[in-house]
Amino acid sequence: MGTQARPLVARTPIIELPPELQKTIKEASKDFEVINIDLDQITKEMARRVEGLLLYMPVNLRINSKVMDYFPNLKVISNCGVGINHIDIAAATERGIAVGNTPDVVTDCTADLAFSLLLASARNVVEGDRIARGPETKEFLHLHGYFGSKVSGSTIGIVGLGRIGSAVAKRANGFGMKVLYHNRNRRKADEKKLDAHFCTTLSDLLPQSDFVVLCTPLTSETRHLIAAKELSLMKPTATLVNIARGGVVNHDDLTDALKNGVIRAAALDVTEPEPLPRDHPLLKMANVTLTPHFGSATANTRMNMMELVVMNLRSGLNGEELPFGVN
Ligand SMILES: O=CC(=O)O
Repeated sequence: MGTQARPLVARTPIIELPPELQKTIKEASKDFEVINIDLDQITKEMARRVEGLLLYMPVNLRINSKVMDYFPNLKVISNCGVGINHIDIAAATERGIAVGNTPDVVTDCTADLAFSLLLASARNVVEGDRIARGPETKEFLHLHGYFGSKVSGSTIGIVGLGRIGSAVAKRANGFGMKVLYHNRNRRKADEKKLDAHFCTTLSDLLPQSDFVVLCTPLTSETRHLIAAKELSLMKPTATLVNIARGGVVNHDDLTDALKNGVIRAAALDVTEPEPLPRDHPLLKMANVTLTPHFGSATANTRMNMMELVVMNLRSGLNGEELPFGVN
């Protein structure tokens, strides 16, 4: 196949891909050509040539019907990530555009990060690091205010027992934690495997949990699932961990709850908005532990994700069913 005949895939947003991932894309480039584009800048003429969209970590990108209509020959949208709340799936389906994501390969790393955040928050790891480097080590370390929250043997409440939620439960088993979960549908088979107890309602799970870990996708049903009322149901000693999507939590209510001691702490890989404005009150709070939405950010996982992205692109460009399709 000559160079001219290769379908064009537009990659967005424009950030430098890590070298390992560039290699995967390069290897695929015998099948298609990848160009970097800025959605606000791309000309109509160039957009007409684009048959695939590759979304790499699209933090604030919204792929709605207007964007899709700008690409009249679009066949496939391949998302590097499992969450697809930024893509209007119904609009894509209406237009015959296949959408693919990267499930499974992100599961372990994201669950690992959930536990990193949980432990770091519970045991004041970030603050401890600061103290250990500073002049006040001896005086501060044994003050009551720096006592952490015991993880082993405590109760974890997992909201959303999908792939990642189940992987979090597995890790919790290793810490001897009592595992509660709330999910739209009861997962009886998983309950046995994970020694997990079903809570019919969120209101049942929240007051019992020392750590509440959000693992649910962001949908119209889960937007602001955790707001003032839910936070008030949690123990004042409890910690909220969010590795799902920022939109699952009402951040004004969370800020108030943390300020007023309604809950002990929050550990967030995702926020709303993302990133938080530099003057956001959450950034100034000692009982907030933050990471910059990087649940899947290990070299191995990102390479595995890019392989799936390329598989989805190849199939979509050929008009075949995507191996990891969502519509
Ligand atoms: O946020 C990460 C993902 O959706 O995989």
